[in-house]
Formats: sequence, structure tokens, C-alpha cells
Amino acid sequence: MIEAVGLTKRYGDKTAVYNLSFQVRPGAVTGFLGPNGSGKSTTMRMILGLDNPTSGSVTIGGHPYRRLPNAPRQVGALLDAKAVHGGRSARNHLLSLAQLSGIPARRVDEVLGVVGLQEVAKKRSKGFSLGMGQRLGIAAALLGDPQVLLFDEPVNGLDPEGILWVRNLMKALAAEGRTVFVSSHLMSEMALTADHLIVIGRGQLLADMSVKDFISANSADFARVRTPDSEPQLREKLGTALTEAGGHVLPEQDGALRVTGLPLPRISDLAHEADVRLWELSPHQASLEEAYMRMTQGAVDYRSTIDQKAGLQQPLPPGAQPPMPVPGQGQPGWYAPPPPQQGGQPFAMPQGPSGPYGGAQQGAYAAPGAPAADAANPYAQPAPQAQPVPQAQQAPKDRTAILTPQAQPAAPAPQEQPAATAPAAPTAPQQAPAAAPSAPADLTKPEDAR
Ligand SMILES: Nc1ncnc2c1ncn2[C@@H]1O[C@H](COP(=O)(O)OP(=O)(O)OP(=O)(O)O)[C@@H](O)[C@H]1O
Repeated sequence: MIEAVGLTKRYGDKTAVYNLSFQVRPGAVTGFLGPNGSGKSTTMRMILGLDNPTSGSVTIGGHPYRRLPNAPRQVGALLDAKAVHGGRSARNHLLSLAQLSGIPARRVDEVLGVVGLQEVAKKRSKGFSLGMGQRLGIAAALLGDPQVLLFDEPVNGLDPEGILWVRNLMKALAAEGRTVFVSSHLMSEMALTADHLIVIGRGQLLADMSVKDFISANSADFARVRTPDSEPQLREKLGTALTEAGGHVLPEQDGALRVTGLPLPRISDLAHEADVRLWELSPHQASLEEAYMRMTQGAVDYRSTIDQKAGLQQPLPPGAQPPMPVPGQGQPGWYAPPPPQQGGQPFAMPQGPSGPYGGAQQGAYAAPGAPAADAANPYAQPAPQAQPVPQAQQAPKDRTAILTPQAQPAAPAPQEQPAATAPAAPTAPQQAPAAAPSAPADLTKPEDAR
């Protein structure tokens, strides 16, 4: 298990990570989400002992990474797939890492097969595509057959088959009881891969809960209603009737109406009473992407001037910044209204000390995450029989917490103390292995070797 307690990292007057407390449990894939610059890589670097926390601590199995006995056998990571000596072949790169750690050469060939690089094992890695580089980085992470794995954007540059393979690899690793912590900006992929989510914004914890709970906590089901395009007055009429009946009505880009707060039969009845014909009346559920956007909108630092989130976000006045998310309500100004405040809220909202952003609180944790039951996914690729893990395998609901800064997204106050100096040593997980591994798990072998 990875455990962070009050983890804070400052670079001069820049607070990259502030008072982060969370646990990443074995037996589940935990997604690590946050907008650009929110502190994910910094957090991962601190977990791996590549950066010193300014305050707080993070441990793996109860020890800081640098004090772990046989760290490379216990922890594997993909942080920067480009951190490879380009003049070396893939095999020689892995071989040198293995030799540094006393890992037998046969394990190198195993992981090359696992990631599908056996055909290009003797080619220099500087000629590798982005996706091939990612595969090589994943191979390095698997080299020591570790129980704890960290992947920073592992599907970056992978083709669809590669993405599917990584998805199944993550799940298979978790199903074996390993701790899998993976960051990604691909929400659709995270929705399919992760059991649990840790979401940060501007270095602070925003949510710590199952994917399912995250979506229901940050979105609401809604109905799409369309009236005949040729008769805009009917749309107006229906909108008025629905609003008067207590519905929340917002226009969609294609001319439909997004309605919340009214059940579908009631919408149908109201349309009938208003003598408005309908071309569409359909139920919709928000996606993880939509829930994530809603949760993190106020914590986004870098935004295109022409980006209006494809109609999801209500336009702000010129120069206005969206407010930080509100606990249990997500981001104000988004089409999906807040989830029910009473009875329907699946997470706790613990209180805690104020932080530089206005108040970050420590999460509440309960039972450990349940291991996924289905260990059928092969690591080796391609993964022709791979199936998405059903929602039922998600982490238990009671291990949830939502933590939200309450005030301004302004920069934290300048710090009095100098930034901690990052250790000069490793820059990539490939430098991790240091000890001989025990026999690798069967699932890490290529299919044809089993
Ligand atoms: N060595 C450093 N010196 C100064 N500032 C840094 C350093 N490393 C990171 N930062 C800053 O800390 C913040 C968090 O950066 P980090 O790379 O951890 O974010 P991230 O969530 O991984 O972003 P992305 O999704 O874009 O990869 C950013 O504002 C970044 O500029």
C-alpha cells in the first residue's frame, strides 16, 4: 500500500502539492487524475524518492521508498518513457537495468515478450516510436516483478490495441493483489480501467472514491428533449412549462433541451399538456469525463481562449475565472446540477485545517479495496480475449472521501523556507532494480511460455 500523509512540495514560492493525504490500496487499479500542472508527477516522484517532500511523508508498505529493502523488487514505475539511452537496443537497455539489480537475463526476454517488443528487441531505442518507447518503459517497470506499480500516463502514444493491452495489464496486475497507481488524462480509458480514483487540483485532494461514486457525486442523470426544429416556439413553450413544473432546463448545442429534476414520464405529460410534439425524449447518464470536468473546472490552470468545453460549460463573463469546486456540489455553472445533498451523497466530507487555497482536509478511509476477482487477463499481448472488468469489481463504496478547497484558486503564499533539493540520482524507474527477483508470476510470462 502507498500512503501519503500531509504531503506537501514547494518549489520556491510555487506550491506544487499541498497537504495531500491518501492511500493507494493493493488489489485495485487506482486512477490518479488532475488537470495539467496539478501535481500528479510531483506526487509520483515523491512516492519514488526522486523528490523530497517539503513536509509530510509518503511510504510504500510503511517505508519511505529510499529505505525499502530491495526497492526495485517491490516497486516498479513508468515516469518518463523517454529516459532511455537511445543508443542502446531495447534488450540491452533492460539488460543493463537487470544487471544493476541482479535480475537474471531471462527475465528481460520475458518482459520484452509481455510488452510485445520481442521483434525489435535488438533495435536501438532512439528509433522507437512514442508507443514503442512507452512499451519499453512498461517493460522496465515490470522487470523486478514488483508488488507496487506506478504508471504516469502509460497509454500516451499507444495505438488502440496498445491501449486495450495496457488496460488489461493494469487490471491483471491488480487482480493478482498488486497495488497499481496510474495517472491519465484519458477519462474514457480511466472509466474502463480504474476501480478507485484520487483526484487532485492545484496540488490538493479533490476526491478519493470509487469511479462509480465519483460519477454519481459529480453529475446527475438528465433527459434530452427535442422538439421539431422547424417550430422554435414549441421549444420555448415546453421550456417554460418544464421550468414552471420545477425542472432545470438548459439548452444543448444541437437545439435540444437538457432537463434535470423531472422524471421522463412527467416531461412527456407536461409536453402533452402544453400541446408540444417531441422528436426526442431520452434518458442520459453523465460520463466520467463529464463528472471530472465538473469537479475540476475551477482547478484548471491552462485553458484555451476558444475552449468552451463543447457546450458543457456555461459561458463565463470575459475575464472571469470559474470558482473552485464546492464540496459535494462539484463545479458551479455546469449543466449537470449538483447531486442530492441529503441521502444521495455517497461520500463523507471530513473537516480539516485550512490550507493556502482555503481549506484542504484529510480523507476518511474505511475498509481496504477488494481485490478484483477475475484474474483471467493475460499480460502478454495482444489480448484477444480481454474483457472490461465489470463495475462490480470496483472498490468498496465505504472507502470514500471528497475534499475540496473552498476558496480562491489563487497561488499559495510564498514560502519562507527554500525548496527541498531534488535528489540527483534516478530520473526514471529504470534505475530502480537493485536486487535479484524471485520467480516472476506466471501471468507476467508471454502466453507462449506458459
Ligand atoms: N522542478 C520544478 N521546479 C519548479 N516547479 C516545478 C518543478 N516540477 C514541477 N513544478 C511545478 O509544479 C506544478 C505541478 O507539476 P506536475 O508536473 O507535478 O503536474 P502534473 O499534474 O503532473 O501535470 P501534467 O498533467 O501536465 O503532467 C506545476 O506548476 C509545475 O510547473
